[in-house]
Order: sequence, then C-alpha cells, then structure tokens
Amino acid sequence: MRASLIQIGVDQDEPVEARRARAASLVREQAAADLVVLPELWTVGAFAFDSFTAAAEPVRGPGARTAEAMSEAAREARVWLHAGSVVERATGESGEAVYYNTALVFSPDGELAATYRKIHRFGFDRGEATLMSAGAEPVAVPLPDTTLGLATCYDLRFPELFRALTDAGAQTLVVSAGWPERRAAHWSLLVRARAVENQAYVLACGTAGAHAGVPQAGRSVIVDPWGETLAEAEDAEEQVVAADLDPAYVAKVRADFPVLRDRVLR
Ligand SMILES: O=C(O)CCC(=O)C(=O)O
Repeated sequence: MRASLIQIGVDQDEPVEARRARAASLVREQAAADLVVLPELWTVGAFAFDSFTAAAEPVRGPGARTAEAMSEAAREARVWLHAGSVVERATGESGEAVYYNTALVFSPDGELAATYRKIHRFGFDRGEATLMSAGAEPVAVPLPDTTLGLATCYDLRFPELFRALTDAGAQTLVVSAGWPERRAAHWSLLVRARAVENQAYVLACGTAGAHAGVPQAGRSVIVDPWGETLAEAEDAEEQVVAADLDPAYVAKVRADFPVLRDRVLR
C-alpha cells in the first residue's frame, strides 16, 4: 500500500482559491498512491486566526468548496484521500455558528467517508482554543487494507487519544498538522513514540512555509510499527514524502513483540 504525504506550502500571499486548485492538482499527481494525505488547515493557515471565521466553510452541501474540490481530486486520482482539515462552520444548538477544525477523508469514489473534529485545541487561552469548539469523538476509518486512526496536530501530545484509536482497531495513525518550526524536536520525537507504543504505522504530514508569520517545521514523516523511519522530509520546503506500507507488518510486530497484550491499566 503506497502512501504519499503532500507537504504543501502555505503562503498567505497565495489566494486560498488558488491554493485549493493547486492542492487538487498535487493530489491528482499522486494517482499511483493508494492513500494521499494533506496537512492541517492548509487552506487558511493553521496560525491565521484572524481569518478563521471568514474562511470557514461547511463540510457538505452548498459552499463546501474544499470538500468539493477534494472529493473530485480523490475521484480523479482514484485514491483514498485524507484531505487535511478545514475550518468547519456548523450550527450550534441555538442556531448560532460554531467552528471546528475538521479533517476530511474521501474514498476513491469521491465519497466523504469520514470527518474528524480535532479534540485537543491548541493555543491555551488564545487562538484556536477560543475560536473553535472541541470535537468529542475519536475516529477510526476502515480502508480495504488497513484502518486509519485520525489525529490533528496538537492531538499528537495526547497519547490516550492514540491508544483509544488503537483500541478502535487503528493500524495506521494519521497526523495532519501545521506544526511550528520552534518545536520541531517534539514533533519528531512524539511521532516516533506514537508509532512504537501503538505498534502502528504513523503518517505525519506537516506544511511548508509560514502560517501568518509562524515558520513551519515541515519534516513530514512515515514511521513503521517498529519505529523505523521509511521516508522523511528534511526541511519545510514543499514536497511529497512517500513510502510503501505493508499492512500485514502491523499484526506481525504486535504478535512477535506483544506489548499491547501486556497492558494492565485500561
Ligand atoms: O503542540 C504544538 O507544539 C503545536 C500544536 C499546533 O500548532 C496546533 O495544534 O495547531
């Protein structure tokens, strides 16, 4: 199973519409892959808080521009597509607008197979943490050859989410991110930790460039269930990071070195 991570560049000078079209064409170029992954909030930029509400869009129906473009790209390339995340505009209980950082997964037929609302919002008392609502549900997505477990950026710091995804059957953990350069060492360490402790593939896709003046770490990486790096971006330039995954290897590692079986606390 071939996975391609598109570490797309986010430059605030490029209109979102142009980046959407560029992302779609980058996805189409990965038609040889089975699974393609884009990063977090690549439309607006993960740190462009001032633009979040203006850039918000539904994930289905009229005005779902990113979802429409990504559905078409997945269908044309015939790939499973984790299309990164968008600022989702939804309606709250009293009819008010509420916002989520929502990841979208499309099937090769272009169907919206799953959405995941980021559970851990970043920013402490500022930015995303105040502008967005938190998701509540871990999301695992069965594909023909593996089950994906979905996580977005800051979620990477919360191992209990990844354990819940593993318990839900995830064998390939996908982290879609806009991780800043100044904490790149944490990114590299935590991605490998999540792979080793859950004995799962981790596909961690960051962005290139700078979001609202925040330089990005890039360093998208594919790690196998034994913690070996299969492919990695060395910097934060726009590029594709790709590797072949062997879905049977997850079961082999879990059987040969049965750490998950030895859990005591649940
Ligand atoms: O945890 C971090 O250091 C970065 C998290 C982040 O940038 C995000 O979730 O948007």
